[in-house]
Parts: sequence; structure tokens; C-alpha cells
Amino acid sequence: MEGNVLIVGMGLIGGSLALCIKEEHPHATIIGYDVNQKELRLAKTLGVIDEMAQTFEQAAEKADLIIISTPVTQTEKIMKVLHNTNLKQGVIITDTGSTKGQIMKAARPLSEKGIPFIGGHPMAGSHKSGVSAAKKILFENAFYMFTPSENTEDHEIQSLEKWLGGTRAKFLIVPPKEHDELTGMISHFPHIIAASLVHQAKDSSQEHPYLRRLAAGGFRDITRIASSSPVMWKDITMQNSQVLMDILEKWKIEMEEVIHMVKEKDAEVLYRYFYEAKVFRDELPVLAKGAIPAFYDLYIDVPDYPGVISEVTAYLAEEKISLTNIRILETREDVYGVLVISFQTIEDRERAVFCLKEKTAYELFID
Ligand SMILES: NC(=O)c1ccc[n+]([C@@H]2O[C@H](COP(=O)([O-])OP(=O)(O)OC[C@H]3O[C@@H](n4cnc5c(N)ncnc54)[C@H](O)[C@@H]3O)[C@@H](O)[C@H]2O)c1
Ligand SMILES: O=C(O)C(=O)C[C@]1(C(=O)O)C=C[C@@H](O)C=C1
Repeated sequence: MEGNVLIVGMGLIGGSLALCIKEEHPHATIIGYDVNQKELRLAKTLGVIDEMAQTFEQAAEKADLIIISTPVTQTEKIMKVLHNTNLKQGVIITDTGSTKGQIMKAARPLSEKGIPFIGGHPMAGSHKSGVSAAKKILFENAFYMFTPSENTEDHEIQSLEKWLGGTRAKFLIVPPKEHDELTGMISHFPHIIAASLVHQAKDSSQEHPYLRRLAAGGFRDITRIASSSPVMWKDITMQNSQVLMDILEKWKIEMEEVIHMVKEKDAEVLYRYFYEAKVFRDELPVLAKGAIPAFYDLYIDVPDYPGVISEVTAYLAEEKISLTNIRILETREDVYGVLVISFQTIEDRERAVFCLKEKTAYELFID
């Protein structure tokens, strides 16, 4: 496709979308806008965008597609400005916000004016912020939810899907209320829990000075997301507070039961509690119908020397085994941790195991 794409908010998500759109539509012009001039200049220097917007209004007036990728409170404000801007006939506006109910309410005046607003939310991200963390494979195989306005036409959704085809994501239409309940449970609520675990550990560290150094494996896994942008999460929590209140009330009841269980020390009850959680958790990737796409992880206990990651990935590349994600679990202090490589299919993972067993002596684990 050709035309001008304006991306408002040149951070992790805006930057990653810019890269995806440019790759799929090389003749499109990607214009970036950000209140943070440093971030905007960085986006231009890194080649993530073609142009920096001179003013927001000027860039919006010539855009064929506008993607708002700012924290959700700002998104609402930007939508109000767009309502009073002289936009091009046929422009499509979308956003990437993690909440949808309030944003779709804010979209009504635009829709009433005949300007198509299609809410969007790619269900992939990271705890990192800013354009320097942007990457074009961020959304590959992830679900990308759309919440169209009441009068959105099919061809407008199709056009947006075409623009975003380079994400290689799986598009899914969801009503805003369901979106917020779903993401409230599997994304926003876990975020609050992660932050609260860190707070509790911080308090405990006053008494146990070794805590910071010992907090490894499980604690790091479950609290990684607490390192995300506090601005973004403050906004998400405010916009989805009703759903979150309901979930937190249920969490209180759940914790009362846990306290009782721990106090009673009933082995059978404790076993069943952990076992049932394990069964449900282990089944998640197999079901793969929720908002989290299926990934098949392979854990590789790598030694601590430079180039070990490229060595492993080179073996896989030689066998043409594609991977969807690669990361290090920093479970040990000062040395490399376990290398985790995710594959899209069980078959790819099996081939990887076969290949790495043949070419290395590293220990391999599958969870
Ligand atoms: N980070 C994730 O994992 C993730 C995943 C999916 C969706 N989202 C959503 O996408 C949006 C962007 O998240 P991100 O991770 O890219 O954040 P980010 O912090 O990396 O980038 C946001 C950018 O928006 C800019 N900005 C803030 N207010 C602005 C305004 N009024 N006008 C123009 N620019 C403004 C900031 O300067 C920043 O550069 C958020 O709504 C978030 O909820 C985030
Ligand atoms: O992987 C992470 O770091 C994320 O937190 C990503 C995550 C999520 O909760 O899954 C966070 C918020 C977004 O709205 C979508 C994705």
C-alpha cells in the first residue's frame, strides 16, 4: 500500500509497528510524532521513521492511516484533538492501547463525524520502553485484537489488516467489554500482582540484606513485568479499574483460602491445589485459543563464554529451524543463565533438540 502513515508515540509499540509497516509497504511514508523530541530524533536516526512531523496537525491532515501509540490517557486526549482537525477523506484511525472500553467511548464523536476509528491492541510487548527497544518481529504470531466502532465498515477493517500485515500477527475482533475483562485477568491483574510481590520483597529486604542477591529464578520470572513503564501501567489501571476491582476482590477470597490451607498443613489439599494449577497452566499453550499464543520452549544450560548464543542459533539456522523468541533467564549471579528458545511448533522444538544434542554437549530441558 502507498500513502502517509502517522504514528503518534514513537516508543516500543509505535516504533515496532513503523518497522513492520515499512517492510510490508516500502512505498509508504512513515511519519513519526512524539512529545519527546529526543525519542523522535532517535526514531529518525535509527531509520524507524521516514520523517519527523513538524506539527501534529500538519502531519495528521495529510495522513491516510493514523496510529496512536501513546499511554492510554494521552490517547484519549489525542483523539479529541483529531476530532477538531481537518483530516483527509478515507483516513483510518487506530490505537494500540491496552484498554479498550474508555477509548471506544472516546471514539464516538469521531465515528459520528464519519471518521473511522478501529481500536487496536497487539497482545505482545515487553517490559522495555522506547524506540530503541522496537523490533519488527515483536508481534509475529501474537494475537492482535480489534474493537471496531459501531459504524465501522468491513472494507475499513480489511484495509487496516492490510496495513498491519507486516506484523505477521493474528487479527481478532473482540467487543471492548470482553477485551477489558480478558486483558484485565491475563495481563493487567498479573501486573499488579508482580508489582505487589516486588513491594513485599522490598519490605522484607530491610530485614534480610541478602534478599536482593538471592532473588533469582522463580522470583525474577514472575516479576519481570514489574520492570515495565509505570506511566503506561498507571494509565491502564485507571482505565480498567472496575474490572480490576472485581478481580482483586476474588483474589482476596483466593488468598483467604490459601492462608487457611497453609495453616492447616493438609498434605492432600496442598498437593491438589498445586497440581490443579499445574495442569491448567501446562495446558495453556496446547489450547492456544486465548490471548496468549502458543510457544514451545526449550531450555539450554549454556556455559558463560562470549558468542555462545550465536553458536546455538547458528546450528539451528543451518538446519533451517525457525525460532520465535530467544532469551536468557538470569538465574545465576554474574554468569550467563539458562538460554530459552521458543518455537512455534512441537516439531520445530523436537528438531532443535535433535540438532543440539548432536552438535553440543549442553544440557537441554523441556518444561
Ligand atoms: N509495552 C507493551 O508491552 C505494550 C503492548 C501492547 C500495547 N501497549 C500499549 O501501547 C501504547 C504504547 O506503549 P509503549 O510500550 O510503546 O510505550 P513507550 O513508553 O515505549 O512509548 C510511548 C511514547 O508515547 C509518547 N507520548 C506520550 N504522550 C504523548 C503525546 N501526548 N503525544 C505524543 N507522544 C506521546 C512518549 O514520549 C513515548 O515515546 C500504550 O497505550 C500501551 O498500553 C503496550
Ligand atoms: O511481555 C510483556 O512484558 C508484557 O507485559 C506484554 C503485555 C502482556 O501483559 O502480555 C503487556 C501489556 C500489553 O497490553 C500487551 C502485552
